[in-house]
Amino acid sequence: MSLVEAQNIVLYRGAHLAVGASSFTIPRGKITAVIGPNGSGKTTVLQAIAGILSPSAGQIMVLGEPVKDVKHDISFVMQSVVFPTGTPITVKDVVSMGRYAQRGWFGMFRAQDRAAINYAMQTMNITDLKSRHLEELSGGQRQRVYVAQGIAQGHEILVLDEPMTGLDLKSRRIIDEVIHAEVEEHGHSVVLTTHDLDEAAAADHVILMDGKVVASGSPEEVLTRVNLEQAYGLGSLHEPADVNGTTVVELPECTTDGDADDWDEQPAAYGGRSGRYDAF
Ligand SMILES: Nc1ncnc2c1ncn2[C@@H]1O[C@H](COP(=O)(O)OP(=O)(O)OP(=O)(O)O)[C@@H](O)[C@H]1O
Repeated sequence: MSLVEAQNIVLYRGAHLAVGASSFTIPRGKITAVIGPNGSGKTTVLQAIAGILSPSAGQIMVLGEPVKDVKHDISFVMQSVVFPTGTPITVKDVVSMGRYAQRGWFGMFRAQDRAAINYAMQTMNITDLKSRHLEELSGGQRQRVYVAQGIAQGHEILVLDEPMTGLDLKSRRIIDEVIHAEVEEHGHSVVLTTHDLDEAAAADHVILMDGKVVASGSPEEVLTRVNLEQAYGLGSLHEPADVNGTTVVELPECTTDGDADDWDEQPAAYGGRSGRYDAF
C-alpha cells in the first residue's frame, strides 16, 4: 500500500490557487523529498498530506484512508513555530507537547511518554538544553527542538517542512541521522521539503513542484535537466560541467523572498549550500 495517493488534487490557500491539479503517490517506509522554487507549493502539499488543508477538488488518501481518519498517525513539524515573545516555555516543555495527544487519564504522562520525550531529546542532542527557555536558543537549536517534538510523537508518518534550512553541518547531520533511523529502524515514513538538490537526490522518492507537481518518482526519474528547467525556469541551469568524470549542474542563486523566476545571474550558492549535484 502506498503512503499517499493523491488524485487530481487542487489546493487553495485562502483565495489563492497554490497547487493546480496534481496527482502523485508516495511510497510507504521511505524518505520522500518535495523540492521546488520558493512559492511552488511545497508547504501546501505537506499540509494536505498532514490533513491540515483539504483539497478543493480531487482526493488524497493516506495509508489507504481519507486523511482525516489517519491524522493521529502523522507528526507535522512546521517550518517555523511561533511562540509569543516572553512565553516562559522550556525545551522540555516543547518536546513534551509532542505527547499531549497520547497522555493517559487526567493528562498524566506515563512511563512510555517520558521515555519518548527523553529519546527524542537524546537523538536530537538537546538533552543538555532541556531547562533552557526556547527564546534563549539559537535558530538551529530551536529547529532541533521542533524536530524532537515530532520524533516524540512516535507516529508512523513524519512530515518535516524544511528541517535542514539554515542549519550548520552538525545539526544537519543529526537531523539526517534521525530521519534515516525513523525509516530504517522504526519502519516509519518521512516526507520533507528541501531547497537542496543533494538532499533530494539522496532521498528514495522525489516530488518536484512548480505551482503543481511537475514530476514524481525516483531521484533519477525526477531530477532530470528537462524537469528542473521546467520547474526553475528555462535557462536557469548552467551548462553541465565535467568534474572528475562526474557531470555537475550548477543552479544560479535564488533570492529567498522571490518567486520561481527571481534568479540572480550568478552561478553560485543555492539554498545556502553548494548548489551542485550530480546530474542524472
Ligand atoms: N496563508 C496564505 N494565504 C494566501 N496565499 C498563501 C498563503 N501561504 C502561502 N500562500 C501562497 O501559496 C503559494 C504556495 O506557497 P507555499 O508556502 O506552499 O510554497 P513553498 O514552495 O513552500 O515556498 P517556500 O519555498 O518559499 O517555503 C505561494 O504562491 C504563496 O504565496
